[in-house]
Parts: sequence; structure tokens; C-alpha cells
Amino acid sequence: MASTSAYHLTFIPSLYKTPPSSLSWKLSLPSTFGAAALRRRRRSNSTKSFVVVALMDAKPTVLVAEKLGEAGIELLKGFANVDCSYNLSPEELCTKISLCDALIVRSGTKVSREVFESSGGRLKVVGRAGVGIDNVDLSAATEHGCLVVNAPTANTIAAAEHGIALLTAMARNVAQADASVKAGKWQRNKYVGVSLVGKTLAVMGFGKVGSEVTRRAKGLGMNVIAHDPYAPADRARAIGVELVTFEEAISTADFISLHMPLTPATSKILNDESFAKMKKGVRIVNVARGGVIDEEALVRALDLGIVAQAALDVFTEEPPPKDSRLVQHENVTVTPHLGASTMEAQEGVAIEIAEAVVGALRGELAATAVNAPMVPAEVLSELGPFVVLAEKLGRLAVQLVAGGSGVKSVKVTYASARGPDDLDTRLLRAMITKGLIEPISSVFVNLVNADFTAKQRGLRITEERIVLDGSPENPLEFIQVQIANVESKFASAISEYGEIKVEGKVKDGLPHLTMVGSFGVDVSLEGSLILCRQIDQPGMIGKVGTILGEENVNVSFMSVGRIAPRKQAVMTIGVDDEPSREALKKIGEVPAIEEFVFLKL
Ligand SMILES: NC(=O)c1ccc[n+]([C@@H]2O[C@H](COP(=O)([O-])OP(=O)(O)OC[C@H]3O[C@@H](n4cnc5c(N)ncnc54)[C@H](O)[C@@H]3O)[C@@H](O)[C@H]2O)c1
Ligand SMILES: O=C(O)[C@H](O)COP(=O)(O)O
Repeated sequence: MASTSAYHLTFIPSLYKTPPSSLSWKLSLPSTFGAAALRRRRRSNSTKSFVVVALMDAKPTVLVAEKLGEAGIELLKGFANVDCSYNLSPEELCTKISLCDALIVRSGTKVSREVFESSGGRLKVVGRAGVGIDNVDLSAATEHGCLVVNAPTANTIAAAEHGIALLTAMARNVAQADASVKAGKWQRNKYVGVSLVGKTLAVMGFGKVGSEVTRRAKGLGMNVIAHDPYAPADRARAIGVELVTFEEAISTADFISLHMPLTPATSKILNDESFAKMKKGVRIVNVARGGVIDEEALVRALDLGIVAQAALDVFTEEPPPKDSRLVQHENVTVTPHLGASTMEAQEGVAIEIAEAVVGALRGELAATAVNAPMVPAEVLSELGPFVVLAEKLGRLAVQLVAGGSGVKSVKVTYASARGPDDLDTRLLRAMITKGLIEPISSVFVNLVNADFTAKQRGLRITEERIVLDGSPENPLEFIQVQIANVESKFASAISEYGEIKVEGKVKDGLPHLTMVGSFGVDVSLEGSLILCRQIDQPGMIGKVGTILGEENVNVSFMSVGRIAPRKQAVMTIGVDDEPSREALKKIGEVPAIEEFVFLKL
């Protein structure tokens, strides 16, 4: 029951004002310690030199740093000592954390590198009671061997309901009219609203929250269209919504509701350029993440009357500055990130996160783990370069998918001289899954959660082994990733069998792309890539190289694969920096270039 060696705690004067004075005593400690009898050893007469050795019971300690539903707390208490300490300063959190095995937070607590460093290796799991984990330093967690788990499903309905609440409140000026009446005014003419029935709502991001918003908006009599390059068309059909392009969505909508994750591709996706394409008088709702809107551009669009109103639950900086022009704008309705804040959602989230944290403390594999799991060192060292290759092939393949095509079926082929039982592909499959999913979602994928995440998104990954002649010393010859039943934004990536196909090898320890569609190429997978299909003729490398050179974009390599001389060729260009839109436009305008695509690795 008790262990004398588990915890050696340096006496911290600020926590214990009175130094222990007898060799045998009981102390009422903060609950982070659990029930403990202590003995002390005096090293000197100085207060600071007391060293206390706790005779701990075997229970782990969980620090709950933000308000968590009671059901979750009860669940935790059945397994651990629970310390609910809210509103800790960063310094207080760092002090407490060395006494804790697990930490549970919402979005209001920054779990920084310092927190992991201060834990002294004791912190084993961080639980995020919600979806977004942008407040947790994942790299630091992984470096410190600390698992991070989240609760991705329990607040979906709450977020969707809040989106609908903002939509209706905005259309009828509820917040502004309420403030006006409370200020003693009665302005019936000023607050005439707009009706929702028959209006077109564009749902941007047709995932968990977006789908639920769609169902509810249809119930209000709205005509709903959705934009999500990666959502399966059959799911959209089942809910009775049409998937459209980004341009069509923003240019035809009367209302736009944002439900995509914040990724490099969605950052500031609503900007001056996109506002200019919208119908004058459009209304915008954001319960996703503040960063998907260029907030300064939104203020300009509001001032110009392009955007008639906006209703926002999330902001680039939270809380936003007090003098924020956006927040203060009379046509903007705001809430302080309340999307997940219903009694029901918080109860659900609390149970979901408590179960995940307890499971993780017991050493079970967590289905909602978001950072790297432990992999045996010998497996990792052998498969290391192939792991990188696998993720990059997944990333490349998914970026070649055209908008509107849902990714549902992926086939992975491993070619190796080893026997089928001699190669554990779980890690490779997980990394391909990571590459396929991460560029298009806010989900973090690893060995623990890859299959779960793929299944949850309706993504079917099948694996095939090709056994080659040759030396089994090398674990793999090549990996091929094929995405079936989709269109590609780069038609040459479609193989003779109609799938998007990319294939790669490890050469000199580095991942290389060796095939795109039916074209053989040979480029090291580093930095970013431009793929061009062109008429095979002299001077092409020079023309494209000059355009990039003028932009100061460093070209790391170029390779040309062709069907036959003077026919078609695919040119692959590795670049260290992202070329500007103008540079990419100029490349597209080179007469012999038939199509091209820019891909981030
Ligand atoms: N305000 C809140 O309190 C609150 C609560 C819950 C979730 N959220 C946020 O809502 C968002 C959606 O959450 P979810 O649980 O539905 O996530 P989800 O992963 O289920 O759905 C996100 C969808 O966005 C799509 N997507 C990715 N890139 C896109 C792009 N460029 N254009 C259009 N769609 C794209 C994905 O394919 C996916 O279908 C996230 O940003 C999440 O952080 C906020
Ligand atoms: O990411 C989420 O789950 C939501 O944005 C809710 O965040 P919260 O837990 O701070 O309410």
C-alpha cells in the first residue's frame, strides 16, 4: 500500500510555512500529495534544508486546472488523488506540476514547455477536456515522454447549437437590441432583422460540427450548401446537402458559417480577396477558430458593407484586446469562446477526458491520444527513414486530391524482399494515415490513434505486400500510395487504373519520390514541391527556374520524367520557400506547361 521510495520531495518553504519539528508527525498536505505520513531528515538548522520523504500511497495524483464536470471528477477520484486548483498563475502551475502524474485543462491554461520541464519527469499525461490542443506544447510533451489526450466528440452538438444561436441572434439583432432596451431606448425601426428561410447558408468545413449545423439550418428552412474538399460526397448526400467549390460557396451564400480546423491551408482563408467575391450584405458566423479569418480584412469588409454582420465566438488572440475594432464594431456580435459551454457538453467532455486520463495512467493505449506513442527503439531505428517516407507520401497524395472528391479508399503497397510476417507495417500505416489526415484537419494522428481516426472519418486503408527477390537486409524497396475514386487537381497523378498514385523509396537514408501517376521521377522529399506537366521541349527548366529565381525562391533540385522525347514530361521542382501567388501564376502561364500544382511536404 505505501511506498517509501516513490517520491522524494524537497521541502518548499512557500508551501509549508512551519517546518516540521518532530520525527514522527502527521501533516495536512495539499491534496496533490494524497494521504501521507512523513518522516524528515534534518541536514542543517536552516528551514530551506529540510528534506521530507513522503510515504505515499500508490494512488497517482491528477491536477485539474480548469473547471471540469462533477461526473468526471468523481470518476477520477475512484482512481487517483484529485487536486482541483483553478486560476493558477504560470509560476504556480510550474510549482505544483512536479507533484502530479496527470494534468487536466481546457483552452484557458497554457501547458508550455516550462510546465513539462518543471514536472521533473513525473507528469505522464495531459488531458485536454475538449477538441483543440493549441494551448498544449505537443513537441515538449513528446520530448518529455508525456502523453496528451483530448475529448474530440463530446462538445460537437454544443458547438453546433452555439453556431445556430449566433446565426439567429445575428439575423434578428438580439444582442444589440437587448443592449439598447437596457440603455432605456425603444428602437423598433433600427433593429429590423433579416429572415433565414429560403436563404443560402454555406457551411465551410463539413465535419462533425459542420454536419450538425447543416441539419439544424435545414430545419430552419435554409438552403444549405457545403464546402469541404475532403468530405465524402455520400455523407453530404445522406444529409441532403450539395458539396461545392470554395468560390461557389462564398459567392452564392447569404450566410457563411465556418467549421474547418485552423491549419496552414485554412489560416486567414477569409481575407480581402475572398471578401471581395462575396455577395454584398453577406453575414458570417465563426465558432471554429479565430485564425481562419483575417480579422483586419473583416473589419474593412464590414466598413464597406460587403459583410453586413458577423457573429464570432473565437478570436485570433483570446481574450481579444479591449480596444479591438472588430469586437467593438456595431455590426458584430461576440461571445467569449462559449461553443463548448453547455452543462451537457461539459459533463460529457469531463467523462470522456477522465476515462482517457485514467486509461493512460493505467498504461492502456488511448484512442484519443494526440502525440507520439513509444515505439521500441530497434523498430524505430530500422524503419526510421521509411516512417518519414510514409508520412510524406500520404501528405503528397492527399494534396493531389481535387476539391469536392471525398477521400474514402486508400491502398498502400509495400514492396520488400522480406517475408510478409517479417515486417511490422503498423507504424508505416499510421504515418501514411497521419500524412493523409493532418493536412486536412485539426486531428493529430500517431501510432495510437491512426486506425481509430481513419475509421472515424470513414477512411478505409488497405495494405498489400509485394515480395521481391533480393536481399532482405533492407526492410523495404518501395512504398506506393493510391487513392481511389477521386479526381485530382493534377491530372497526371492519375495512374492508368484511374487512381491517384505516388510511389517512393529511401535512398542514402533519405525519402525520395520515384513515381507520380504513370510518370517516373526522382526527387528528394524535402522542402516543398512544384509538379508541372509540360510539352517536352528545350528550355523549360530555364524558364521556370528564372521565374523562381526572380522571386528569390531557392530551388533545391529538379527532375524531369517523360513518356517519350518531345512528347509529354513531368517536371518536379523542389523549393525551399513557398513561391508567391504571382510566381505560381507566371509558371502556369508558360505556354508549354499544361498543368502544375504546388505541394507542401
Ligand atoms: N467554439 C468552440 O468552442 C468549439 C467547439 C468545438 C469545436 N470547435 C472548432 O470547430 C472546428 C470543427 O470541429 P469539428 O469537431 O467539426 O472537426 P472535424 O475534424 O470533425 O471537421 C473539420 C472539417 O473541416 C474540413 N476541412 C479541412 N480543411 C478544409 C478546408 N480548407 N476547407 C473546408 N473544409 C476543410 C475537414 O475535411 C473536416 O471535415 C475546429 O476548428 C474546432 O477546433 C470550436
Ligand atoms: O476546442 C474545443 O473543444 C473548443 O474550442 C472548446 O474549448 P473550451 O474547452 O475552452 O471551451
